[in-house]
Amino acid sequence: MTDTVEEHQARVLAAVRPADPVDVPLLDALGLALAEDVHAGIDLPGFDNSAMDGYAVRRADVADASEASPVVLPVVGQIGAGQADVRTLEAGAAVKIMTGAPVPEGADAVVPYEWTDRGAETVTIRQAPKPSQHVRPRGDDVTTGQLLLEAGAVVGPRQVGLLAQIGLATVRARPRPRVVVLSTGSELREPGAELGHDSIYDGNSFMLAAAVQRAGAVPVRVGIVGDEPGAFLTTLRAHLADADLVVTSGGVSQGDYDVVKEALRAEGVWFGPVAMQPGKPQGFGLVDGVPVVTLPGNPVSSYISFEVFVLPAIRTLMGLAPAARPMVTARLTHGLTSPDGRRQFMRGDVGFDAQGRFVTPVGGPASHLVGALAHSNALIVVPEEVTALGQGDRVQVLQLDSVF
Ligand SMILES: Nc1nc2c(c(=O)[nH]1)N[C@H]1C(S)=C(S)[C@@H](COP(=O)(O)OP(=O)(O)OC[C@H]3O[C@@H](n4cnc5c(N)ncnc54)[C@H](O)[C@@H]3O)O[C@H]1N2
Ligand code: MOO
Repeated sequence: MTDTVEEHQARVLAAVRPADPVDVPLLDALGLALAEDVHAGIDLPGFDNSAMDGYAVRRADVADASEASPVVLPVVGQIGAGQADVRTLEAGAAVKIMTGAPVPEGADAVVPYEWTDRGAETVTIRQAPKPSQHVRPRGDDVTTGQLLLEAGAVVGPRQVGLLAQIGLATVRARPRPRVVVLSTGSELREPGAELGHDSIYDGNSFMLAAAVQRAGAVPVRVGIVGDEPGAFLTTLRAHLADADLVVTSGGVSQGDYDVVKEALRAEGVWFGPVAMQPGKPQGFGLVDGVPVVTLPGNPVSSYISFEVFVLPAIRTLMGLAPAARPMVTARLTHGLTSPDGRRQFMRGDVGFDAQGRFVTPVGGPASHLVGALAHSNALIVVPEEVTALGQGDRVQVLQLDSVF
């Protein structure tokens, strides 16, 4: 029995739910979903303040100032940022004020330096400000109690800025899940180590750990486990306690040494084919209550399976919506063929020209082509029943590096 992509996605997503909220220091919250509404605890600005370096005045005193008949006022002091000793301005006087500093009681306009002689003892004012000109009123931007960000909103740099500005050191957010990444195969070697005639470097666990991190989660790269089911289970169990999700690569097809399948079948993990290419052999189940997604070993299959099944699981754990990357439409620059009955995720390179978004197929459909994978920025999604597409056809694509 072959499952559809949606059936397997649903199997994985049914087993995960958003993690309980925690208090997160502001900068660590970048990319996280807020777990509760944020209301302003203070006004922004917090007090009437000057938008210019200049002189705070009572407007009535300078209403008639002009080049032809300037007004001269005594300067009674200076109000710097964080140094606001002059709290009240009497009639018939001016006080120097810097941008952002509190406008004193009584003053109702600021005259910028450029309209004056910049005097220290007295100031000559050659232009009259309009009422309230260059005064930024308290609460102009944000008022106390105002709903600023809703639960579920993703914290980005601009939101971090706002949260800090209202004085929050931490926010209540869904934490980053810890995702354990394990690659299986007795042929695998660590990058940097010596290669034998029959060994290859372990690209997958690095690729998957990087994808976990890019998704906003915390990767725990365990690395290589050989094709021995006992050793695999021991290693897996050693890491379950502090894992929210486990991702394995390799050992799930029809071989004589398919270690993941052998080890986890007895644990009740589901294994079977999914109607997609690459990524046909898949598996998923709970081991000691922890969701384990078992991806095929071919590197391109592993990457695409991560994108289709693991990324939505991570995003669900993080409370991020939508769970799966939205598809966009693009114009195909070259024809391609696709197997009947399987959804193909063909690698592509998306660009823009005068006619809009286009996509060029990159490399062939085979799932060992890591060189081409690294030169792609998109997946062209060819539906199960479509076996050929021509130049100029509209296709659905997943833009792999887009933020959503
Ligand atoms: N008789 C059949 N054979 C295969 C079938 C099938 O249906 N019948 N399916 C093929 C498909 S499709 C895939 S995909 C692979 C999946 O195999 P496994 O998940 O068991 O993966 P392995 O056999 O361990 O490895 C496959 C391939 O990928 C290389 N690999 C594995 N791990 C890594 C790694 N960490 N870094 C880089 N490369 C890795 C490995 O050396 C193999 O070349 O099965 C097909 N066979
Ligand atoms: O389906 Mo396998 O995952 O193509 O190479």
